[in-house]
Amino acid sequence: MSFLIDIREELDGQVQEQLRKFRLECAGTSYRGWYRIQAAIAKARDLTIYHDKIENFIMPNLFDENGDAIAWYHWRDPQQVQVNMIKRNLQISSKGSRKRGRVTPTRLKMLMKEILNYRIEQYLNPQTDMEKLKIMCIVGGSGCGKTLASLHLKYHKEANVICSFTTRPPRPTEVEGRDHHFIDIVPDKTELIAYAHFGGYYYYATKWQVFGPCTVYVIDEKGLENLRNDFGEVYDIHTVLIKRDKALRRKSGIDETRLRRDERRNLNDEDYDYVIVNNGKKAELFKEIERIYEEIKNK
Ligand SMILES: Nc1ncnc2c1ncn2[C@@H]1O[C@H](COP(=O)(O)OP(=O)(O)OP(=O)(O)O)[C@@H](O)[C@H]1O
Repeated sequence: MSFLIDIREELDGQVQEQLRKFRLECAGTSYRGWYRIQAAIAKARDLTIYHDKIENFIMPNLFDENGDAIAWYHWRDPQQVQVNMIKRNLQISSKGSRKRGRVTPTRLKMLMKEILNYRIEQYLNPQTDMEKLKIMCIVGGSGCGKTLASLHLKYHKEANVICSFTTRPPRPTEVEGRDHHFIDIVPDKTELIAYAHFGGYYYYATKWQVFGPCTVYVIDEKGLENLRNDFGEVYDIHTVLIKRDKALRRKSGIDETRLRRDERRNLNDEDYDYVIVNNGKKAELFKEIERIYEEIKNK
């Protein structure tokens, strides 16, 4: 659940101007500048999702066509978060002689403006070099357990798992948001981290899908190579290869064509940071992937 407030009129003209200039400069230079903004936004977004600090509920996350910031904030449980937010507002705004009182919509809006200005200031003058965002890429043959492992991290470790977009219509067993996001548009390539065209359909993942302490991405080896070439400097990329015996894969219903196709793939242990041999129980796979995820996250 997300909620948009249009605060363009509320924002200080000077701040808007500064922000616009900064964005233009970033767009004009390299990924570094762009990356800095993305990292800040991603960090804020992550905090937004996992914490309930008022400063984290609002940020210059969306921009209109003139480059003006539009505030955005996101919450899980709107009611509870609203309660927390108001409580927090009271704490923040009741400094010194200020009277504690009811938080009116105007007061709330003023507070948000204050916070937003503060956050913009932080983006414009970053104190330290931001850390690179981490991406854990999971690679492996058909039916090796990549989806299983990534969904485990999503549901048991609250990992940010990239669900790619595709213009292909869903197959009967596929679920929106689990297998892919089914969509009929392709954004500008500058918005994407990965991009593929198979059988007349597009598959892609966007830059804004990378956020949080460690993003998990199931990708094929060609996609990984492209990602490394294009974004090796921008993201901190870690790789995991999952392997599973052919007989076991055949048993779980992977068809012969896919198994044969896999034989021609170039999947070598030494090209990957971690290798998981998934020939045992699912629980073993989960334990191993969790361990690797934690290790990368805490690096
Ligand atoms: N250790 C395991 N024990 C039992 N079943 C497993 C194990 N690992 C994977 N499977 C099963 O194998 C099948 C394929 O797994 P999964 O869909 O995760 O593979 P994948 O690598 O994502 O495949 P694809 O390349 O088709 O996307 C699933 O039915 C899954 O439940």
